[in-house]
Amino acid sequence: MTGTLVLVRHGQSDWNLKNLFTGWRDPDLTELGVTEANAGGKALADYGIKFDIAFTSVLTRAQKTCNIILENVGQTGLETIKDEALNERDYGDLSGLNKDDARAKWGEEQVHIWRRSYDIPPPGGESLRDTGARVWPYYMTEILPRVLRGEKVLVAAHGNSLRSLVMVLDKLTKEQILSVNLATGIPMVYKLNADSTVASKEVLGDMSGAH
Ligand SMILES: O=C(O)[C@H](O)COP(=O)(O)O
Repeated sequence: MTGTLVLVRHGQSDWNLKNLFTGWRDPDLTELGVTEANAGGKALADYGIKFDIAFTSVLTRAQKTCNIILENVGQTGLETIKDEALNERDYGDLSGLNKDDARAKWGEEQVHIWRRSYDIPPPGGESLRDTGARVWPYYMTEILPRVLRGEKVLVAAHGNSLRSLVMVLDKLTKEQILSVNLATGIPMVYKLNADSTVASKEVLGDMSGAH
């Protein structure tokens, strides 16, 4: 039996609340975001997990979510590795724009393609494939070996950096990933087989409201 991999998207950020494309910009969590991170942490405490290590991005919203989760599981100060490989997809020229204004300007369908497609990047930014091209090597070299030797690993990151992982872990096609949205603050608990495929996946919360 190998270890456990827990993936969690940060709680609501100030720019999520304002409906702005965020990417590598660095807004803080909102009050609701803090509440969501606490709820995710409580769900993990109830699940009974104790982590060996945590990973997060270099962005405030993910780091704060990570810290809040660790507080809830009674592991404040656990070794935490921060790396920009886990950052949100770079939204390029869309960063800072309002998502509804973008729909009005470029049309609903184009904006959906930029937000959810696998290989069509937003102008000046990263597609999901581009994001995966930095997330996956980092996962393979830094995270997966720990899980395979039995460690319990927390990864607190972002909607699209985690979608690029979920796509491969869940064996989703380019078409299937289009409709996958990750809710803020909801932990996904993966147990892996020794060949690094997924033995089980448990979602500790309700993903259905994600958009
Ligand atoms: O960067 C952002 O704007 C969000 O964190 C994720 O955006 P998305 O829901 O458009 O992928």
